[in-house]
Amino acid sequence: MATVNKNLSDYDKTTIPNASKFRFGIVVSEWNNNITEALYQGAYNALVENGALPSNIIRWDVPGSFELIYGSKKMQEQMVNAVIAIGSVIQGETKHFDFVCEAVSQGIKDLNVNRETPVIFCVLTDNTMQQAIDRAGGKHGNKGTEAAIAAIKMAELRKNS
Ligand SMILES: Nc1c(NC[C@H](O)[C@H](O)[C@H](O)CO)[nH]c(=O)[nH]c1=O
Ligand SMILES: CC(=O)[C@@H](O)COP(=O)(O)O
Repeated sequence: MATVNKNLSDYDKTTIPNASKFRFGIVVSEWNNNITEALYQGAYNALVENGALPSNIIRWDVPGSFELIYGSKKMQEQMVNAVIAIGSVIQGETKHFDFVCEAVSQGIKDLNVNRETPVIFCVLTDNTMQQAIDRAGGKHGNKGTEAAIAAIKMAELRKNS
């Protein structure tokens, strides 16, 4: 199902575990920071609305989405129950978009495979700035909200597994 058919901010609050017992690490890319700040706010608000304590949310900034890999790896080493990697990659004139997107998706996948702390992929990969705006609090909702809910659910799954 494409995002156009599912608002990213919609979720059933009754199905979300209470997040007060968890600590979260959020790594935020500085590239396209109008987008990544909106994604961060969506994620932060969703975590707090579901019980997370502000003192249990750690934020680190990295230069770009490619650095989300290293930043998330180091965040996994902190005493957190889940990590959210936030980035916005927008197609330019060259193939660089393809290499960044592939590297980040594969790198974050590897962190999930090789380590115990789940890392949530909150990286928008858009053709245009408008597509990014639409998914960072615009008409399609906020990917950060979706990522926060995923982080809570995965922290709960890890606790129970
Ligand atoms: N073009 C975008 C980038 N490019 C920068 C890379 O992510 C990386 O920081 C650089 O190659 C140095 O290692 N990053 C984004 O997050 N979004 C873009 O649209
Ligand atoms: C995703 C990128 O690295 C890209 O936005 C950079 O733009 P360009 O391909 O025009 O150098």
